[in-house]
Amino acid sequence: MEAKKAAAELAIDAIQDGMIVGLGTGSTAYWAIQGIGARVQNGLRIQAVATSVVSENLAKELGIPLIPFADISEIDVTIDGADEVDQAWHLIKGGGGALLREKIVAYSSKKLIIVVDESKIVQRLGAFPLPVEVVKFGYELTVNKLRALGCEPKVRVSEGNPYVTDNGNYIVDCHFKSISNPAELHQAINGIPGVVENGLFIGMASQVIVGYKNGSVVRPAKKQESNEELRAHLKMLLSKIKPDSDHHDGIDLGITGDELI
Ligand SMILES: O=C(CO)[C@H](O)[C@H](O)COP(=O)(O)O
Repeated sequence: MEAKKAAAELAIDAIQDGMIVGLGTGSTAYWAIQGIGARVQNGLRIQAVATSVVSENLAKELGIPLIPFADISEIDVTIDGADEVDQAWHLIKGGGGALLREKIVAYSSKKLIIVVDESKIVQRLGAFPLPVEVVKFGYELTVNKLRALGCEPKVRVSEGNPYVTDNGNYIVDCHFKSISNPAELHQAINGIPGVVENGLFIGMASQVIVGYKNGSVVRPAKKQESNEELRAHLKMLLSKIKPDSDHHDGIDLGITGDELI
């Protein structure tokens, strides 16, 4: 607990008056929300969006003002936990089942600060089973397609029944053991019909804060990706650029996707 709290307390220093703040989910994000609540009681003026019903309820209890998504276009800073963080700051998230809302909020955040204890730092992602949110319809077929990607998939269970997310979907925990290419796997999983989103957060973290049992904290440096990793990452990003008739090249990189890949 000390480690998670210490990381969360350092992270909330990034929050300033006037900001829109994203509230993460989980036991580490809990400490960040508590800290934000204390600062709000002392006069900090912010508005927040939450990544789960649990975090939203906690924010309400603490008097943190919430703002509807319809009233914002961006979030200044989001503070959230993670289940694994690799040296390039790619993440596995979703241990608490909130990965879809967390990714939606993270994707629109100017800054995503990840707060973890030291147990979450890994050389390679995958020892923690990768959570994948799937729709209920035909989920047995979706599970088969996930298995074909080389994992042992298990539908998450809560009190004897499939666990249901805040969005009304199931979670499949995919035991890959070791993920050699997170960006490629991210693309492959999200290409399966029935998958809503997966818990790989590739290149989304702006800062990682690691807490230790004795209350000390470190901000590890981000490791440069290898060329192969970088290519896979670019390929994943390019797949998100949808060319349209008015802006034929989507984003003008000055080069084509094929040249990069
Ligand atoms: O992704 C998450 C919830 O969906 C959490 O951030 C992740 O599971 C880490 O949780 P904790 O801080 O309790 O270890």
